[in-house]
This record gives sequence, structure tokens and C-alpha cells, in this order.
Amino acid sequence: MLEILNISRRYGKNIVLDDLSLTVPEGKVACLVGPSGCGKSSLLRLVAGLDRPSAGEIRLGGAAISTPAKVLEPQRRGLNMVFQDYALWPHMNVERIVGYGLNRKTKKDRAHRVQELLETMQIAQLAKRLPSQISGGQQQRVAIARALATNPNLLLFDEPLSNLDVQLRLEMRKEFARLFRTLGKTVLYVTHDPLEASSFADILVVLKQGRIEQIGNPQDLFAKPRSKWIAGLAGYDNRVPAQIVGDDKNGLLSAMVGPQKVMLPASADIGSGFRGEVVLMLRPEAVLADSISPASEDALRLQGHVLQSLFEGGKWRVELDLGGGKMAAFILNERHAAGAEITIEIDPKAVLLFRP
Ligand SMILES: Nc1ncnc2c1ncn2[C@@H]1O[C@H](COP(=O)(O)OP(=O)(O)OP(=O)(O)O)[C@@H](O)[C@H]1O
Repeated sequence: MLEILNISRRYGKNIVLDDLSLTVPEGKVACLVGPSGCGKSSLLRLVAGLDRPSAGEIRLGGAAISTPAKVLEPQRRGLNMVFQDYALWPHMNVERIVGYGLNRKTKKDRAHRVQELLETMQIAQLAKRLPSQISGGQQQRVAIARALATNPNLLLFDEPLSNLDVQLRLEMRKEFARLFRTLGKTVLYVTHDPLEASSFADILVVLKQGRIEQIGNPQDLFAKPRSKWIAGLAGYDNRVPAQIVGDDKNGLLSAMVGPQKVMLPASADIGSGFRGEVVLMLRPEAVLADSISPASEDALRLQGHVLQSLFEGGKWRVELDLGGGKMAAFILNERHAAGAEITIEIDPKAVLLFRP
């Protein structure tokens, strides 16, 4: 178990981590997400033992490994780290790199362990190659095999997929999900991409300005983001101002979006009885139908003039003028011509309401 207890890190007057606490139970995967500069790498460096906290304590397996007074050396912590730039030694072949930390083992045991790791990472055929002779994705697999070699109690990942192309990133996400499930290791994983994190995180930790803004499992966090900012990170790209004008008989709220009357689901802090300005946040892909099909009574329907349709590999991102200066974009199955007036039906479960 990794315990981060009231950790702060200051550089002069600049507070980079602010009294942050986080526990990652044995065998669980925690992902730190958040924008550039929110403190993700700083926290990882503290856990790795590459930096000293200004206050607080870090414990691994019950033992203190970092306090302001004492920082246990990185190599004595029983953890290993995988970096964005792989950090492979250029003059060693794959098998030597992976076996590097195993010098206490006999030659036979080391060879056996290396073979096992190469097979786990599905790179056995590359054993004799140098880093310059394999692809970026393969280099990252080698780095992971090396990190696993000494059987560490904790694995740290610092944006390991950000140097890979989109297709390979998607593949590696699946690979990580499989790997983390089968290895059962405790993992702390940093990324700026919440979608990447949500494919394998048990615990998603959203950091903002050195503090935890929200923490939970990915499904809950995506369904109930606590703030507009987190909703934006979680893919609710459309922000449309609306006016709540009354309560509807079905427990919905009647609202105006520009000149249109719509029905909105109540939210935690905007319930029955509320009147006034709200911000509606919608996922572009939350569309149930994009024809004027007979929608159910409760459906949220929005009407708009098409501004443009952009092809996104299979579907269309259609930008709509909703009237009254309100815009939104939705992912639809078909292209709609600029100027056309269309009505779309939106999944009420994928709608969030916030105070402005
Ligand atoms: N050695 C340092 N001296 C002064 N300020 C620092 C130092 N290291 C980091 N910072 C500051 O701490 C803040 C957090 O940096 P950090 O690298 O942890 O962010 P991050 O969330 O990992 O960002 P990114 O995604 O861009 O890597 C930044 O404002 C950065 O400028």
C-alpha cells in the first residue's frame, strides 16, 4: 500500500503541492490526471525519492520512505519507474537492458527471468536488438519489462504513452489494462489524458493547482464530475448557457436555451424550485437520434441551424447554431448541409447542469 500523507512541496513562495493526501491500496492502479503544471510529475518525483517534500510523509508498505527530514534513496524503495522517453541504454541489447537489475541472480536464473518478462511483454523476438533497431512502442515495452524485472512493490509511470502515435496509444491502453489486471501490482500512473487513465484506473485522481479536485472510480467521475472544469476534462465539450424557468410535471425542469423551450434533468445542486441562469454541459456523442422522429415526452430536444459538418472517420461532427448566440457541436451519423435546420434528441443521462 502506498500512503501519501499531507504532502506539500514548495519552491520559494510557489506552492506546487498543497497538503495532498492519497492512499493507493495494495494491487490497485491510481491515475493522476490534470492539466500541465498541476503538480502530477512533482508528486511522482516525491514518491520515487527524486525530490524531498516540504511537509508531510510518504509511506510504502507501512514504512516511511519520505519526510522533510529523510528521503530514502530511489533504489532502496522497492519501486521502479517508467518514463515518457523510455530511457533505454543505447549500447545494450533488449535482453541486457531487461536483465540489468538482476545481477544478484545466477546467469541461468537471470536468463530465465528475462525470457519470462520478454514473453509477458510480447517482445521475445526482439531480444538481440538494440533500442535504435525497434519501434517506439516496442521500446516502451522493453522499459516496462525492465521495470518489472526486480518484482517491485510499486510501479510508477510518467506519461508513458505520450510519445506514441494515436493508434499505438489505443493498443497500449488495452495492453496496460491486461498487464495491470494480471500482475496485480500497485501502480501510480501520471497522464494528462483522462480517457487513457479511465481504461485501466481503479482510482482516478484529478489534480488542480497542487490539490485533489475530485477522486473516484472512472465511471463515477465521468458520470458525476464535480465542477465544470472536470466535466470539460471528462469530455462534456459543449457548454451552453440556459435559463431555468419552471418545474415540469415529470420532475424535469423547463428551461430556455436561446429562444427554445427544453426539458432538463435536475442535478445535485440545481433541483426543483430553482430559477435562473445555469450552464448546460453536453457530450457531443450523447445524441439518441438526429431526425424529427417521435421523441418521448421527457426527451431533451434541441433545434439548430447547421453551421458546418466535419467528417471524423465514420461519423460527422455537426456544429449547430441554437439561436440567441448559443452554439453546440454533436457527433451524428450523417452529414447535414450548412444552413439546414435539424432537431436532435439527446440522452438526458448525459446532460449536466451547473451554476454559472
Ligand atoms: N524545480 C522547480 N523549481 C521551481 N518550480 C518548479 C520546479 N519543478 C516544478 N516546478 C513548478 O511546479 C509546478 C508543477 O509542475 P509539474 O511538473 O509537477 O506539473 P505537471 O502537472 O507534471 O505538468 P506537465 O503535465 O506539464 O508535466 C509548475 O508550475 C512548475 O513550474
